[in-house]
Amino acid sequence: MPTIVVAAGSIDADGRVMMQRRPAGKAHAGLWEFPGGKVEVGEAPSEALVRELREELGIVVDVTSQCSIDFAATEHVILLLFACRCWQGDMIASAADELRWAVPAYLAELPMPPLDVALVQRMLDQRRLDRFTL
Ligand SMILES: Nc1nc2c([nH]c(=O)n2[C@H]2C[C@H](O)[C@@H](COP(=O)(O)OP(=O)(O)OP(=O)(O)O)O2)c(=O)[nH]1
Repeated sequence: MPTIVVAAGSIDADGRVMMQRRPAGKAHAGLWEFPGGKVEVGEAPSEALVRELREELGIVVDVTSQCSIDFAATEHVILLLFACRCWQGDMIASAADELRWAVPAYLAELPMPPLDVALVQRMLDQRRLDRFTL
């Protein structure tokens, strides 16, 4: 059964998206991803995202402020991407090597895991970035 992973495209007032770099020792080390992680047994995906963003970035988000925008999957992982525009607190990396605000048009230039490449490519192809920048 595939692992369900939730991830957030957090968007700031300038329409930039928060990306984090996976640390050494983890799968996809050195690649840039949307902050998030695995959904635990008994959790709703949105609840898992609230927990992961608190653990990984130290921010507090409201379940109702998240909007599911896309997904990508392999036989091992189903990655659910949410847009997140409202949070409380300053983002501090605790699971990542580095955090970076990325302008959407340049997201595709960051080295990413294959599922993220697919998500970002589709956002660009289908002009889904409107959802990020609106
Ligand atoms: N968070 C996140 N994970 C992603 C993305 N793209 C992608 O392929 N993944 C994969 C990498 C991992 O195989 C899996 C998430 O695992 P993880 O190690 O970050 O999960 P976790 O935070 O729950 O950490 P752990 O308890 O397993 O250490 O999903 C993405 O954009 N964000």
